[in-house]
Amino acid sequence: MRGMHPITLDRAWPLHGGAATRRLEAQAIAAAGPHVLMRRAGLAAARLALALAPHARQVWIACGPGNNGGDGLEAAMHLQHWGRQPCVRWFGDEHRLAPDAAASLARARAAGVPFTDAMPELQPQDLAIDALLGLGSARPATGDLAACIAALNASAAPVLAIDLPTGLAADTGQANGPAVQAQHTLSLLTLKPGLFTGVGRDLAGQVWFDALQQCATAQADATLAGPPPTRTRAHASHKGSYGDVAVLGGAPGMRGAAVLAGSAALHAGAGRVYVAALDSGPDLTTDAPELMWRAPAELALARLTVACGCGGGPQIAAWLPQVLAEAAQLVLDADALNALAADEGLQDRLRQRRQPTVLTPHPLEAARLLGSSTAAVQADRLAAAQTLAERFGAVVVLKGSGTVVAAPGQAPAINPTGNARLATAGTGDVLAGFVASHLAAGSSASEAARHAVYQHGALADAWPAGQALTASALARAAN
Ligand SMILES: NC(=O)C1=CN([C@@H]2O[C@H](COP(=O)(O)OP(=O)(O)OC[C@H]3O[C@@H](n4cnc5c(N)ncnc54)[C@H](O)[C@@H]3O)[C@@H](O)[C@H]2O)[C@@H](O)CC1
Ligand SMILES: [K+]
Repeated sequence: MRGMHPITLDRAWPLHGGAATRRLEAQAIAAAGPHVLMRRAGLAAARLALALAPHARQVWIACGPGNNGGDGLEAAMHLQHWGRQPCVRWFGDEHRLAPDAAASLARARAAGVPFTDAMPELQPQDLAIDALLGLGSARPATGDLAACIAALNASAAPVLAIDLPTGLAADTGQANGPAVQAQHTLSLLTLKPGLFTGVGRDLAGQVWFDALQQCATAQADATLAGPPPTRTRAHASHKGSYGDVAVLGGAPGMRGAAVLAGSAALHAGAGRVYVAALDSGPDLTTDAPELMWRAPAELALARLTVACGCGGGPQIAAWLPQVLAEAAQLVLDADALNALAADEGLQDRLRQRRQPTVLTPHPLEAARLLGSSTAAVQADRLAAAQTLAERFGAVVVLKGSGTVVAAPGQAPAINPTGNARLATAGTGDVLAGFVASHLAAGSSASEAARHAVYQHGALADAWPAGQALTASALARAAN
């Protein structure tokens, strides 16, 4: 793909981490010659700066000691040529500069770009450019560099980050120290996974991509998932064509969770939905009379797609051996995952299962399954999800900002949809219902997980601003 593009949600995008990007960079430099990529990078950044802030009186460019700073110096030179007022804060050491960055410093000086240590007074129509650190960010920023990051974050003008917001790790989407909060990020040569998961989405803002006239030949480390294909229903179909889902959960006091999963499966298109509550009380009156209530023992597990664990409480553990052995297709959520984490025998049974299975942990549930901590899971979400998928031979949906879907032997996918409005009780039950519905309709476990997660987030993204997003309304919004 040539030129610069905003990252849109209408297609999938390959993602490459730091090591793969460095390899591609070395190949590209060998083919194109020294400094060519940096010139392209700086030109792309300057063009985007003009497009984002056409009425800017000043453009403040904070340039670091490496090649990311070189990109910023190139951009400054172009903006100066085009009659703008760039102003550079530069952190480099002239005696220790890489050749490309040294060449760009010479070009910026020759163009008459002003350098100053003071930050100009920026107005909202102006622009600040973060060219402090990119792929080479190696440790938490301190001292003047940290102060510069704080100044960028406090700027009245929007911030455009070059390649990565300074401080954001390209591979993991984590920041282990001060980090730039950008409104726009121009990712160069490759798109990095860290822009789309962990704190990446919050720090990067709108992501743009310029491949610098290279085509990424390396296998992608991950994918930014695209939308599910639209399914059309054949006229000659009946409720049996879309599969039967059973929700097993709803321990005493938690029936609502099972109803939410059931309602979500129903509205997402399942042909028939059974709810088997672990609470022996009367059936819960719901606004979904289509849900069919059954006792757990009545379920014909071997021909059902089972969503297991939604509000299951400790009672769900007793059902897991049978469910793991028999369910035709299985989604394990919430209390089912906690029961699994606490019992190695159940984990063995999960490993032995041959039927399609999807686990939908949030970071704490994933940590329990891995025997680690939430912080360790969040420190590398892609690796945590992939480890779980390989360990249990199942598809894993690691929830959170930039939900990761991992499957054994495949590169993981990061979901691009969704927002903080999903952080409300019951939305996880709804997601389990969506996954079950896609499985029941015939999707593979990995497709079902990707599509359900995309759909779940897209519904939240399209939610009317003044209207409360509740889990039951989210379930009903699927179609
Ligand atoms: N080499 C090339 O031809 C190209 C490089 N590109 C740019 O180059 C970037 C990578 O360049 P580099 O490898 O030089 O890496 P960076 O420019 O991200 O930074 C590396 C430098 O920063 C220092 N550093 C790291 N963390 C620090 C901290 N916390 N405090 C103070 N100093 C710190 C390192 O010691 C090193 O000197 C990419 O992100 C991209 O922006 C692009 O222009 C594409 C072409
Ligand atoms: K940067």
